[in-house]
Amino acid sequence: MHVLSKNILNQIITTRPSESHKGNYGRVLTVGGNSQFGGAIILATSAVIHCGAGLSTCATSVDNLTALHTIVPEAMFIPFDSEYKLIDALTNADVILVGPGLGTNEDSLKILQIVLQHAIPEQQLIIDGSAITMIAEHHEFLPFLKELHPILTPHQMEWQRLSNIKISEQDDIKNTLYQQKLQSTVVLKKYHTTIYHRDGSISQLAIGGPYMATGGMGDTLAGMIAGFLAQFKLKNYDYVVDAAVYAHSAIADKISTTKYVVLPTNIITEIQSFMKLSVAP
Ligand SMILES: NC(=O)C1=CN([C@@H]2O[C@H](COP(=O)(O)OP(=O)(O)OC[C@H]3O[C@@H](n4cnc5c(N)ncnc54)[C@H](O)[C@@H]3O)[C@@H](O)[C@H]2O)[C@@H](O)CC1
Ligand SMILES: Nc1ncnc2c1ncn2[C@@H]1O[C@H](COP(=O)(O)OP(=O)(O)O)[C@@H](O)[C@H]1O
Ligand SMILES: [Mg+2]
Repeated sequence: MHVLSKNILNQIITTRPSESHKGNYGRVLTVGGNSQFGGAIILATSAVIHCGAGLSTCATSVDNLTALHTIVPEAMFIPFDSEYKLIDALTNADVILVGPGLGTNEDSLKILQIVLQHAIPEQQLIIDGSAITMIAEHHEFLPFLKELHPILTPHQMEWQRLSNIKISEQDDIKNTLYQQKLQSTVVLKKYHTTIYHRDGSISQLAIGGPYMATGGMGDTLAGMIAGFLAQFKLKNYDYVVDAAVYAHSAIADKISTTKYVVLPTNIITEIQSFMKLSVAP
């Protein structure tokens, strides 16, 4: 097991070459946010953009359009219930994040199915929130995981639903056994989040704390992972995931020195300065 330290940041976050443009920093598609949980996908999409992804499109309920463009006008929008627009956006993405605030009804299920059917292994797929809960309830989706090798970002309850390992019994041996069956990376979110990589290695977070226990914090992390993967295109993307997870909690720790609780929006506001300070000298 490898305990993550701040060294991971300047290994991943590098100075941008002058001769580059938005096309070099990745196209991200975020899919989620029903009419009840619009905030989740807006937080995730904001995090993607503040991390520096080149082009970001949000597939969400049309109910969220005004809020999305008010908060991040940098984001493009498609209505997530337009099948052909969703398929087109999926085809054009380098990184896909599905799940924050997607919900679990029939419409949500249909959207998840389209994403899983049209994503390809060459794309990076991150599966979070409601999408994990739906996969736990619909085992017919499991073969897609084995083909696409996604990054799953469950909290302990979502991991219990998916793996059938009770929270009180979740340990590295049991978690690794099930994660290896899924052939997916698993970012198991909790106090001191643990990351199970596909090669069997384990990264352990030793920062972060209860000031982060606010709804939307995981949606923001999922967006940061997507934003990091879009632009830092290492062959071994394990390090990129580790860096995003570390940065999320390191920003929270910094804010928590002067604030009792840290809001997801506070983290998003700090991402750009934090990344600037993390570039190798
Ligand atoms: N502003 C928004 O629109 C928000 C939307 N959200 C979305 O709502 C959907 C449902 O997600 P939720 O996670 O709220 O609901 P879930 O029902 O999936 O999980 C929450 C339950 O898990 C329990 N739990 C146990 N261990 C936990 C751990 N380590 N971390 C977190 N919870 C733990 C909690 O006590 C709670 O009862 C997701 O799609 C999510 O993205 C949430 O992110 C909250 C904010
Ligand atoms: N006590 C805590 N210590 C450290 N991190 C925490 C704590 N509580 C919550 N977090 C972090 O906040 C995030 C919560 O994720 P999640 O439950 O999916 O949030 P949401 O779905 O509401 O966005 C995770 O990154 C988790 O590690
Ligand atoms: Mg969540």
